[in-house]
Amino acid sequence: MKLFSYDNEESRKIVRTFDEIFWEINQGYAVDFLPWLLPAYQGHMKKLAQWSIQIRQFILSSIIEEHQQTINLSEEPRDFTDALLMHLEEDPNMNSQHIIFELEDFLGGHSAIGNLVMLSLAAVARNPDVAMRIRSEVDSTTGGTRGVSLFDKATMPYTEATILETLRTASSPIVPHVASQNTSIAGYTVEKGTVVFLNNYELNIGEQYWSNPQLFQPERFLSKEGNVTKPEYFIPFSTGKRMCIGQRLVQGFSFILLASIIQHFDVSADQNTEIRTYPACVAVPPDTFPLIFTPRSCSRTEV
Ligand code: HEM
Repeated sequence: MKLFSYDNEESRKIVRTFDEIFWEINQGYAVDFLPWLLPAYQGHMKKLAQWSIQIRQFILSSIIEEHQQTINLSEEPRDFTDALLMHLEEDPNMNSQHIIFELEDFLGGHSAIGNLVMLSLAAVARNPDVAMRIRSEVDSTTGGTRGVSLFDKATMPYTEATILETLRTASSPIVPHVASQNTSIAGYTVEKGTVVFLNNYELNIGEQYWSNPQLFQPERFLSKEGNVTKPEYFIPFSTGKRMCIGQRLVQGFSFILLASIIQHFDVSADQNTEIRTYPACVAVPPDTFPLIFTPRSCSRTEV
């Protein structure tokens, strides 16, 4: 994948646009569940469509066209975009739109991950004891001599549990589906065309599922032996055929990011700043609460 410098105005604008979209689509508008309300949401839809056009133009001109000019089809792909372009040559069912959508999903994924990490840092700033436990795991795993890797997950269950607890408290998006045929669920008739969805909000905060659901307690995802454990009704990435394709990416990246930040910084907020997060929303606004990152004040042995 091509790397863009932080100074590249165009790529910064696209990152911002993704954040705008992620915030917007996580607002849970009535039209998401009642499609016949669409005429009342023309402005909203137009805004989303314009953002998508900007993103697709950027992907086409700054990534795909550049790859097309330099790709060597007889060699190994250099990156994901090359692999997609090669697949396009081989598969008559694919067209260039598919490549744009694929890259759009994966680039857009950064926004989901960034938002989730921001929410986990908000939780850490509010709960310094959580930060201390993560740091203690990082230090004992790395010996203070190297960065964190995905292989460290096995010995850092509390850090992984913190990500899961962030997902639970933020609550994941409720994505509506439409029944494609007449069927029944648990004895209830569901006619073709009915809008159906999993109520992830209830599954994540219902008192019948969790003790003290309003509290941020990563240890609820740890077994007595200290291993990560998830109840079967915890499905932040949904379930079935259409479950999130990004879930492994999300869990891997957010683990590395959170652990690495805590390894190197104390995370806090200014006393006069409200760390504002929104119930049942895995997104933060594009301009959100500031956090303070102070390089670690004490050495590993002092923690
Ligand atoms: C905070 C992080 C994320 C959460 C909580 C999340 C959650 C979800 C949920 C609940 C669904 C709906 C599944 C359904 O229709 O039943 C979904 C779908 C999807 N997600 Fe994610 N997601 C996240 C990040 C990502 C990332 C990083 C990517 C891409 C790299 C991604 C790509 C997708 C795609 C493509 C679908 C549609 C799958 C389909 O319809 O077949 N997601 N996600």
